[in-house]
Amino acid sequence: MFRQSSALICPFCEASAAYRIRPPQWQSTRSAATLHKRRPSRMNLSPNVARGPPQTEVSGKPIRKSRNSPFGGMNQTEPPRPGYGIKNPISASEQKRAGRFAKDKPDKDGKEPMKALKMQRALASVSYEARGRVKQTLQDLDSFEQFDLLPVLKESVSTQALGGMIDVSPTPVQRVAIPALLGTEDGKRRKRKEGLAEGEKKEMQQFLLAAETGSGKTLAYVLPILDALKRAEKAEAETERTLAAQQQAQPHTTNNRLFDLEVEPPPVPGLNAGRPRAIILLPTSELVAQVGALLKSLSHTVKFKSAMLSTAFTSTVIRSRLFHPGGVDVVVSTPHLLSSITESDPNVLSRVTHLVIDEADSLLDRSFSPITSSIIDRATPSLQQLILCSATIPRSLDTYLQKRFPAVKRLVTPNLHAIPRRVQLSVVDIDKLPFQGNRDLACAQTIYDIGKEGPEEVAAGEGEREGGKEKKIVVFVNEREKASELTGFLRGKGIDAMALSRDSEERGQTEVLAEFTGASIGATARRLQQGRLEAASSLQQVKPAPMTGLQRLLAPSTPAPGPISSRSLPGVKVLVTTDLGSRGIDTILVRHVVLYDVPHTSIDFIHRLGRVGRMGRRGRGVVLVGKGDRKDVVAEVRGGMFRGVALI
Ligand SMILES: Nc1ncnc2c1ncn2[C@@H]1O[C@H](COP(=O)(O)OP(=O)(O)OP(=O)(O)O)[C@@H](O)[C@H]1O
Repeated sequence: MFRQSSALICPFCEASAAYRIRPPQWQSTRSAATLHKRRPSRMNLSPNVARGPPQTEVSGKPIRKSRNSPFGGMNQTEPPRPGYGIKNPISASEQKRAGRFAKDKPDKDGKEPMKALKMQRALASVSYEARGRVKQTLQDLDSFEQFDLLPVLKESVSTQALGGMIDVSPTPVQRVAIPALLGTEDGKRRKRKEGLAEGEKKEMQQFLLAAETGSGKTLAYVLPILDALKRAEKAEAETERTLAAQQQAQPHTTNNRLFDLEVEPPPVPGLNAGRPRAIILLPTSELVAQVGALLKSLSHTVKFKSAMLSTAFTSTVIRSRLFHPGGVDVVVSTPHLLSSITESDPNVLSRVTHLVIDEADSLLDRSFSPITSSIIDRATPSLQQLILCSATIPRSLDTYLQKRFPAVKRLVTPNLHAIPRRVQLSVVDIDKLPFQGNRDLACAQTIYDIGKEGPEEVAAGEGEREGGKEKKIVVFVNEREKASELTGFLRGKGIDAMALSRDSEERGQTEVLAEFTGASIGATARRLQQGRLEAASSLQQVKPAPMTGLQRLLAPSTPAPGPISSRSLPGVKVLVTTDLGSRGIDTILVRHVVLYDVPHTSIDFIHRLGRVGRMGRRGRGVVLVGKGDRKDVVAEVRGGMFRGVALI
C-alpha cells in the first residue's frame, strides 16, 4: 500500500527519512510544504533509516547529528551493543552464580542476552509458551458485548468510564481478566454455591492480574466486581421479597410459630453504613483519587455508592463518607489509612466479598506487606474474591505468592514485562561535552532539546481533551531530596518545573498531577476542591495566623522552587518526581520521560517508562548516564525494547 519516493524528502527540516514513505495519494496531491506542516510524528519508523543521513549540497559530507542528545541514538536498525563499551562491573563469582539461571542461548556474537539484568534477578519469568497460549485464546474476543456483564455495565464502559470514546474494544488484559473474574471462561456463568455443608469452608478465589503498564487493568477488575455486587444486590432483594411473600401467605397461629424457622428481619436503614462489600487498596492518595474518579463516573449509571478515603481528606470527611447513613458499596483507600480505621472499628471488614490489592508489587513488598497482609487476613472470612493486580511480577512477589497463595490463578497477558516498541529510549552521556559530568545541566539541555523540537503530534480530538499542545515531560530521580533541588535548578534555567515527592504538600500533589493526567484534570481538581470545601465546612476551620519570621525558617522544607528565570522555554511543563509518580498514575498527556538517574532495577524501568506509551500512544524516554552508572543494564534494556521482548 505504501510506496517509496525520493522526491518527498522535506526541504524544510533535516529529518528526512520519515517522509520518504507516503501513501500514493499524498504524493500526487500535496506539495512538500504541506507535507511538512501536516507530517506525522518523526517517530514513524522508516525502513530506510539504515541508509544514513542525506549529503549536504555544499560540502558533500553527511550531516552528522550529535549522538549525545535525546535523539542521538534513535531509529537504529540494530540493537544497541551490550556492555556499552565498559568493563563488566560484576565479579566473576557473581557471573558464575547467575549462570545457573541463564537459560537463554548466547546471541550470534557469543554474548549472553540480558546478562546484566539476570544478575539483578528482579523479575519472575513467564514462559513464551504460556504467553503464546494466552494470545490464542484472546483472538476471538473483540467486543465488550461478548462478556457476560450486566447490560448497564456494558453501556457505561464507553459513556462513563472512557469519557464518550466510541468503538471501544477490550484490551488484552480485559479480555483475559473479565471472563475469569466473572467465572465465564467456558462461555457459561458458573453458579456459586449458596448453602454450605457443616464444617465445609467457603472457597475464596484468588487471582493475580498482571499486564503491561497503561493497558487498562483498572477497568479489568472494576467491571466484574460491580457486576458481582449488582447481581448480589438483586439476589438479596429477591430473597427478601420471597420471604416476605411466604410470611404473608402462611396463616400464623401462636402455636405453630414455635416451630418456624427464624427469618432475618429486613435491613434497617443505616445498617450497611461503614460495611462496604468491595475494597480497593492502592499505595498513594493520588491513585486513590484516580480510581475513585473512575468509580464515581460509573456510579451515575450503574447506581452504587463509593467512598474515596485518603490522607488528602480530613478525618471528618473520611468518617462521613464511610459511615454515610445510605451505606457504602465500594471503598477505595490506602492500606495504612484503612488499617487504622479497622483497628478502631473492625466491623468495616465484616461484609467484604471482593478485595483488590492494586499495584501489588508495591503493596506486597517488604515495607507494605505486613499491613496489607493483615488486612487480607481480617477480610478473609467473608471474602469471595481476592484480586492482586500489578504491572510487574517481581521475584519477591512470586515467592510470596507461592508461599502464601499457592492456588492463585495467574491471569497474565502476552506482553507482560515488555516495554512496547512504540516507546523509544535514547541515552545521553553526561560525561561527554558539553556537560562534563554535570547531570543537572544535561537534564536541562535534554528538556530544551525536547521543547525546541516541533509541536507534539496529538490525535484528533485529543487536543482539547488533553490540555492542548503543551509538552509535558516527567523527570524521574532516585532520591526524593533531589526532586526539589533539581526543580529549583530547572526553574533557574527558565523551565516551568514542578516537584512531586513525599516532601511536597499532600494537598497540592493531586493538583500538580492533574496537569499531566489530562482526562482527569477537571474531575481530580473538582474532587480535591470538594474535599477541601467539605473539610472546611465540617470543621469550620479558621484561617491560620500568618507565620512569624522564625516559624517560617523552622517550617518543613517543602519545595521552594523559586522564580522561573527569564530564559524561558514556552509550551513545556516539567514534573520532577521520584518513584511516587511512577506507579499507576495515568499520565496520558505525557510523551517524554527523562530518567535523570539510571533506575535501580528493570522493575523501575518498566514503571517509569510506562508513564508514556499508554494505551497505544507513542513515547520517548531519555536516560542520563554517567561514570558510576550501570551502562550495561541500560544497553540491555534498550536492546530488549528494540527486540520487543520481556525484560528479566
Ligand atoms: N478498552 C479500552 N479502550 C481504550 N482505552 C482504555 C480501555 N480501557 C482503559 N482505557 C484507558 O487506558 C488508560 C490506562 O488505564 P489504567 O490506568 O487502568 O492502566 P493500568 O494498566 O492500570 O496502568 P498502570 O500499570 O500504569 O497502573 C486510562 O486512560 C483508561 O481510561
